[in-house]
Amino acid sequence: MRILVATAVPVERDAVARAFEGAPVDVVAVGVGPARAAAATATALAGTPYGLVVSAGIAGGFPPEAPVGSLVVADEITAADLGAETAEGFVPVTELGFGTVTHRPPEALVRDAVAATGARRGAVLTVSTVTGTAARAAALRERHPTALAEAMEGFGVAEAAALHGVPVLEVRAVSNPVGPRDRAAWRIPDALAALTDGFGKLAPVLESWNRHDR
Ligand SMILES: O=C(O)c1cccc(C(=O)CC[C@H]2O[C@@H](n3cnc4c(=O)[nH]cnc43)[C@H](O)[C@@H]2O)c1
Repeated sequence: MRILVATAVPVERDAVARAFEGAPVDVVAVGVGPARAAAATATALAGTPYGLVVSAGIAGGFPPEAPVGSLVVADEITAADLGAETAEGFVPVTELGFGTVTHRPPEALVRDAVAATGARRGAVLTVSTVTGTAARAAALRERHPTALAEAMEGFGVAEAAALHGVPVLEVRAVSNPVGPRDRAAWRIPDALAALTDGFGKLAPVLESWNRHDR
């Protein structure tokens, strides 16, 4: 089974690829944001018969559950800002009668990935705007109590995978806390190291995973 791992940028791609030398895995930088990630992932899936797609990279972590340097495996990939703002608050597109806001990776794969890596397990939110205030972080956690992290590509990758009938997983290493904007608090090298370490442990699980194990 061939596996596609979609990261946003080349440094993430290289951090993941280090864990997969010689394996039937293509690690591709698909760009930043859900739309670009969906388009590039769909293009990759159109050309090759993949059995699994993994969205991977750095992310913001919701403190205290997902501290900087920790690894998160998504049991739910949710578009957190796909909807409408109303006087009563945010309404997801599904409640407006359209589309999808959540994709769920195969349960057995999530369980095995968590067991192999020691990652935290929870929802990973996809946002088009990086959270920069405590109020926004609190609002996201109120709407998504199981959320551990936010990033910008997972839902786009998952939408492309769903269109092609391919299962999806999302794995994120935390580079910064979700909350008030503080660029000095980013720990990108630590997160990239956690990504390489995590994928080193995950590689045998992914390579032996069979989609019928769902
Ligand atoms: O300018 C800022 O304050 C800022 C804070 C955090 C992240 C960014 C990015 O532009 C990174 C985008 C890139 O990295 C992923 N990422 C990493 N941390 C976060 C986050 O807290 N919220 C959302 N995305 C994050 C994301 O998947 C993108 O690929 C800027």
